[in-house]
Amino acid sequence: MSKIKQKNKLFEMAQPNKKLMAVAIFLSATSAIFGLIIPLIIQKVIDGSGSTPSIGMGLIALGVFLLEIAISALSYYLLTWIGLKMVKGLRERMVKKTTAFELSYFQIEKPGELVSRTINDTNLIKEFVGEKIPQLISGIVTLVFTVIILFYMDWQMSILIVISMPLCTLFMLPLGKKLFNISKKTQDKIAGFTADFTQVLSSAELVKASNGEAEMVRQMEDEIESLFTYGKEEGKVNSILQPLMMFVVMGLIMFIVAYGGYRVSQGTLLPGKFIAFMIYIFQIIGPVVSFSTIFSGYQKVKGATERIQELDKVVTEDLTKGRQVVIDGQDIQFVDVTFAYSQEKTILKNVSFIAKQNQTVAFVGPSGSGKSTTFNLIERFYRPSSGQILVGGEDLEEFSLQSWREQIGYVPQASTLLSGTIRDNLTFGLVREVTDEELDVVMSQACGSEIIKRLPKGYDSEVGERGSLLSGGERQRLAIARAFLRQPKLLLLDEATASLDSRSEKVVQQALENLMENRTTFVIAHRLSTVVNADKILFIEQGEVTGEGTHHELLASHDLYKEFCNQQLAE
Ligand SMILES: Nc1ncnc2c1ncn2[C@@H]1O[C@H](COP(=O)(O)OP(=O)(O)OP(=O)(O)O)[C@@H](O)[C@H]1O
Repeated sequence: MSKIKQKNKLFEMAQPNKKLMAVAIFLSATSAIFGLIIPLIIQKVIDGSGSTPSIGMGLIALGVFLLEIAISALSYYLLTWIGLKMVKGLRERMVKKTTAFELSYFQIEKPGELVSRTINDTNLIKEFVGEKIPQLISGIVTLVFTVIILFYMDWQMSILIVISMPLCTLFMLPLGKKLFNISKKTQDKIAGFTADFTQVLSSAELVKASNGEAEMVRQMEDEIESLFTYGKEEGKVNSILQPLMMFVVMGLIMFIVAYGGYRVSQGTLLPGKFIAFMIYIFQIIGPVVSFSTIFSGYQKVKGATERIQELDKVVTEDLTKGRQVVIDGQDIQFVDVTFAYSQEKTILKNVSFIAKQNQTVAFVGPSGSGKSTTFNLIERFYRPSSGQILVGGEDLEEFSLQSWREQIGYVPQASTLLSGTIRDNLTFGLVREVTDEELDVVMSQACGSEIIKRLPKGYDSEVGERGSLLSGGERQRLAIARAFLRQPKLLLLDEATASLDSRSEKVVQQALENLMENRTTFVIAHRLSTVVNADKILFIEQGEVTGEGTHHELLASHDLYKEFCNQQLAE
């Protein structure tokens, strides 16, 4: 029952074209039936009366054979097409689903696992539909019809076969089950290996800088080794399974040949019938043997379906649920916001503050105090455990994620870019057309016009993997230009600590000031100039706001803030 449910779930997820599938299965069965007619014709050719024109019968046999090949080719192509279409649907579904996962998923799981599921697991399904299903259909048809024909031809010989066939399968089943267990472990291992290898490749800089190559190679070698071990185990089982099958099958054939030969010599069986009989035996050996691989193929698909289904349990974001938000003229307010990433540790405790329209609110505090977490809550990557974030007095949860995030411009500390061109990066996520003139304007606002002038291909220059072909300051300015292009109502700035040289820093600072003009801005401040100019400063310590006010107010009242300023001055 659960097996059937599982399969239904797969078909429900992949939504194959049922009509086309029925046609393909019908063709597969038809070609199997044509295959069964050929030995009968051969029998007629051999045992027929001397007057029967054997060339004519031979031509008929050839015609039937060609027809069988044509139909079988068509059904094979159709089933492959259906399998590929299922995989396409599954992959689209998985990509849509995974991109909608809440951010927390990506912070815990390894992306390579998802890649493996999307590629390897779905491929197993394609193989099953494209190869195993046709084998199964034609196998069943061949088996059923052959047994009927054999009984019709000679019941004594048929009884021998009917008794021995299930015996063969009985031998194979336990080994098939073992094969499945190994292949399930192999699939899991492949997913883990893909995940770890992807991670190594994407942190090449860190690996090289820490002389970590040898350690990484060792880790990978361990995984490759265990894949090798599983492969060997699979090989062992197969090396027993294959000869065992051959032994059983050959024994059966020899027995039938001996018995049939005896009957022919006694004159109770015609030679043509005997040959036809033998051809039928050979024709059903294939399906009987393939049943064991279909079984293990099915088990693999079951495992793959389970893994894909696990993704359904992950919490996803609904981007469009809720009203459109209008930020213009509205205050943004935190009311008693408490938040924890996990049960063990509360990160923000009863944080309350208000940001009036176009004000700049700076967050200052020791490392790990919860400044970025506040940003995460504003971006709605996470929800407060208690308390509320209000926009114009209304709970942020009322508004659609999409409309809220459209209003936010985020400039991170160290901007990473997507691989692609500068244009791709600037316009990423925008649905409207953007002209070069518009790009010129935002690049100039971001103090970055010379970056474009310097590059021979201008906006069409490639930025390299995660922007590695550009300098830190250039990447920052592109991020600022990207924010300008969106004309956000709300700005989230994570100031860089000290990654830029003083000239670049000045330029970036100017660009940021341009961006902050006439916008409500939240900034994680590391520079004195920023806090001095902020309308309000929130000093956060261990998730609590321990000081709130202007620079001068805090300087007079908050010791740790004073220390922070002195440190900045010294720098
Ligand atoms: N995704 C996460 N899951 C679990 N814990 C997290 C996560 N992100 C941050 N934390 C923890 O939350 C606490 C606050 O981190 P947060 O990044 O908000 O601090 P911060 O004030 O921005 O620090 P910094 O100035 O060093 O960037 C830290 O103890 C950190 O370990």
